[in-house]
Amino acid sequence: MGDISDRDPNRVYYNSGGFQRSRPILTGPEAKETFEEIPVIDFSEVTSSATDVRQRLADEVGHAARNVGFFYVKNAPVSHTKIDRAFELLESFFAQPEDAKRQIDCNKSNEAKGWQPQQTVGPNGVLRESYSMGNDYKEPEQHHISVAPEGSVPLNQWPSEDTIPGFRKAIYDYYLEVYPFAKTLIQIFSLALGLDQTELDQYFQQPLADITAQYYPAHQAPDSNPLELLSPHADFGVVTLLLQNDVPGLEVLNANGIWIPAPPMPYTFVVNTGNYVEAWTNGRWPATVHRVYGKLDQPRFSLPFFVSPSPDVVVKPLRELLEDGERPKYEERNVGQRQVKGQIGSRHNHPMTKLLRRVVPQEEDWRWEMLYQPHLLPRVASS
Ligand SMILES: O=C(O)CCC(=O)C(=O)O
Ligand SMILES: [Fe+2]
Repeated sequence: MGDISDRDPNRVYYNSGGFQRSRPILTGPEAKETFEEIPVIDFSEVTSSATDVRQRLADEVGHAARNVGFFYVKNAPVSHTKIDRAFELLESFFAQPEDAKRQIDCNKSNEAKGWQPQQTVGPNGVLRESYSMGNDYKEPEQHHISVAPEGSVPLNQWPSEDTIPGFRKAIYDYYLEVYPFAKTLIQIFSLALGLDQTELDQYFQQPLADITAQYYPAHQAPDSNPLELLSPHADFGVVTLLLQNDVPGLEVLNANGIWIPAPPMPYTFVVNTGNYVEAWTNGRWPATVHRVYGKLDQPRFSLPFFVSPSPDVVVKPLRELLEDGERPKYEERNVGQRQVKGQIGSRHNHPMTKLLRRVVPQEEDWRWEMLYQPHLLPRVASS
């Protein structure tokens, strides 16, 4: 696609599934039928035992997933107090001096969990920071899902209780509520696709899941222009459940190349499906492109929860969803390997990137387990 300066102003450019792509901006008679707002779906009855009630909800979700790829979920079964507390503690975490945050720099975690220092994003060199935690079966809070094999190293990193008291508890209280809700949502997806409610569960025995909270500092200059704070991309997982503080910025790309705002609504999730769902459905449920854009006069915090299948799952168009004679348009992808490639490809200076590239030179040989079980890595004589 070349340099940014080569870009055609009549197109929008973005990253989807690790590939750079672009789409024309269509206006007037050229414009296609597409969405102009993000639908809001009420999930009050998601736990109803009545099949027809759940199917109706699933049909609404399916409609949004096919036509938009994004929808709001209101009245989700996730505690408002826990949401508030998670935001409060994240805010305290990011407010610390840089030295304190460096204690849990993501370079110290083989899976880049912890604090990601301010980084350059997009063409404008804007600053953003993040805190990430996710699967780590060495942590007792996750032992109800699985227990890490002997010889595993920790992946998550936490600020000490003395610096941010209650941080780990607040983040886990939230994680352990949003996690089962995400699994329920995946059952709703199953129904929406015309499958049995539990059909997709087999792919989520030990799903890859993480919270990667973002902090976008306010811009200092009052006369500054709106900026691209997170570059246009589609999420590569199965589903993302995002909460935002009260500062807008998220925008979703429609088929005409027009950015549609997805402003914050209190305690309401912005949910979107990712590249794995696009592949499973052979393109029927697109992974919709989005970005964070604007002029921030207040700091913005977002709290996305990302879910992918278990690392040993191979994603390809599901046979049950293909019409007779329909050809699969997506190649097979091993989830764990894709996860490692994503990490290694985006963090050139991370110690794990350097180690893996040195001892396992062929990308096809990279395995998810190598990140937390160092004994699986081949020993290479040091030169
Ligand atoms: O910060 C946001 O609102 C969006 C975050 C996002 O799209 C992502 O992390 O993939
Ligand atoms: Fe995203």
